[in-house]
Amino acid sequence: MPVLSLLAVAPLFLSSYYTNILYMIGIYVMIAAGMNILIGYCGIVSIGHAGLMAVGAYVSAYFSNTYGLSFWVTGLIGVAAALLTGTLFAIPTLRAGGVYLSMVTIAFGIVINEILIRWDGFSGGPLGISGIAKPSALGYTFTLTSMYELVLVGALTALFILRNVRRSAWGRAMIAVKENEIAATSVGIKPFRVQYIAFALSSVLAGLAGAIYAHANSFISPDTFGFHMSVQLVLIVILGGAGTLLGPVIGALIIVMLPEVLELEKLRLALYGSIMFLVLYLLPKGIAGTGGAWVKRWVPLNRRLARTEELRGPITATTTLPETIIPKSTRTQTPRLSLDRLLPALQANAVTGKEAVLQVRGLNKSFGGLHVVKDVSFDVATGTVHTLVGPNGAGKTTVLNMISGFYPCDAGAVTLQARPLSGLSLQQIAAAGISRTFQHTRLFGELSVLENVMAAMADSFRPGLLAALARTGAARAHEADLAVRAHAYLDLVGYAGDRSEPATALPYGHQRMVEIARALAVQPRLLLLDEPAAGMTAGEIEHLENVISKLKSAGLSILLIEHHMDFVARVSDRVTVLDYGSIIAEGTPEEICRNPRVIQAYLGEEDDDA
Ligand SMILES: Nc1ncnc2c1ncn2[C@@H]1O[C@H](COP(=O)(O)OP(=O)(O)OP(=O)(O)O)[C@@H](O)[C@H]1O
Repeated sequence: MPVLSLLAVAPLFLSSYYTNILYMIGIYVMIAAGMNILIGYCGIVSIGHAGLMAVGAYVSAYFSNTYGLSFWVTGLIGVAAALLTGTLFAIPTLRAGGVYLSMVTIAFGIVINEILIRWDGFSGGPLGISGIAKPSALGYTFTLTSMYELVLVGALTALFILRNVRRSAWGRAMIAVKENEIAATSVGIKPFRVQYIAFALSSVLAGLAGAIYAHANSFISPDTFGFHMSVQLVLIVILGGAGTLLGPVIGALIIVMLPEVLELEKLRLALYGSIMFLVLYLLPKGIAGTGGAWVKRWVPLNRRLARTEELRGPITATTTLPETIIPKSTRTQTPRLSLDRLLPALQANAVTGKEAVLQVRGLNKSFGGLHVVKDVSFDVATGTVHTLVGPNGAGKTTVLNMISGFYPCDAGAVTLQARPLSGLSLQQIAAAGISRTFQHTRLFGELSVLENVMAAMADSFRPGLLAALARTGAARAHEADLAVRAHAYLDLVGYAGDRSEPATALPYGHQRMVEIARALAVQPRLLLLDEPAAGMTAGEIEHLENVISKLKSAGLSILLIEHHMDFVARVSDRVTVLDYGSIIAEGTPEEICRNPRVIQAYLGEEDDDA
């Protein structure tokens, strides 16, 4: 607060030269905050955002000069134009993906700049537009000082949005997609949708900054919005710390001040290049990112406060969550939740009766000339644990991938509770009631354990984007509810570790349990577990066995892939054995363990002792 008050009254004791520098820093903070959503949260590096700033500036200036409209109207038109252009920009950029993505953004910036140079009637050509009116309200016309105050409000609003996005389902989904798009899709997140939102927010903020800049400066030209400015903006985000709240402020401060202090105006680009090189080499997380990690490491209090209480085994139906494990920001007045709130959801999803929850008929799959799944058919009975076993390469994971929609079937059909799944997208299959874990865990490393589970909840986005951006009371209450439920899912799997820890730092066994909690948060009718015991210690396997039994008794149906045969024998109701892509046996675990074909498939010879 004292810093803010000082910033607000800065023009009173600073010369107009320094006020102007502060104003430029504010403009850059506004755009960089939006770009931080794109670069830091989504991992999409755009080197064309100066083009979006130009759209906001030129459209506002054009309507102001041509039609004499007030800044408050033309600014809005400029922002709308930037949003529209950002949308047109986002579609090819997101489709391109990978290394081509940044190339598309560079091309976009260059195209906009060329249009501005050549479209004289609109942009004034290379000479630009001058005489742009300053904003006025109630007979008062803004001066440089009051424009600075306007920019200060704009920059703070942009930072507020940056912070709120990170604290919302949108921010979690953006990071989830960046960290592991396949896993994000498996919990129902739509990558294009969340990445587009990041593009849209960054476009709006770039357009707004452009409009304010045009009216404060009274003059704009294509030179201002060239390639160097896009590079400058990326540098601000990376130098400050991508994905951090203070990053845009620190980055803008350094990038605007440095050429002034060093009086290196002509060598500006060389200076930026050198800074980029040094930052990427020495501080890959940027200044705020590295500082934040340092503080976390050396200030144990922070960790202690966030540390989860040790839970003594899985929660029972009457257990309530200790208040201290719910983060302060997400505490509600009644932060207690018993399992009654969770298990009925699972039970309601589980069908009762004798019919199969899942029917698999005649599945076939080939990769190139290799026919890896051949006419596979089986049923998973409701409320049972059904296990697929077979030697390495038998086709088990491929079957799971076809059921969950990751691979299209060459032939055959999958039906969930009489609903055919063919043709459904991954998100539709998740919504229909299938969730899964992966053979090699795919957690969202940058998110905390708790956030990993929160990211999977279908109603995450319920209060809407605007409510999340403004962090309204409803949005905060919803976040608190998501956190309480996420804790309960973690309790359900008996997760005893630190839930504020980033998932990337977890030991292997913990990762597997968090992945199961995340899959449960989708509220599946059928849970697919791909080798959940792989890499676990004997104690962890025993714990997993208890969790599976508990889920089964809650009414959940489970399709499991597993190699540990004693574990399979203990948890399974029915076992299907695959070998070279075909089913060679099906029955109870006892029948399977005695089956000579199975023994031969596993050991290569008939061996009764086995
Ligand atoms: N995307 C893919 N492209 C090409 N071949 C694939 C692909 N996925 C699987 N395969 C091949 O299909 C065969 C079956 O693989 P799959 O992973 O389904 O076996 P699995 O029974 O799950 O084996 P494991 O127990 O070792 O995980 C293997 O030969 C594998 O190399």
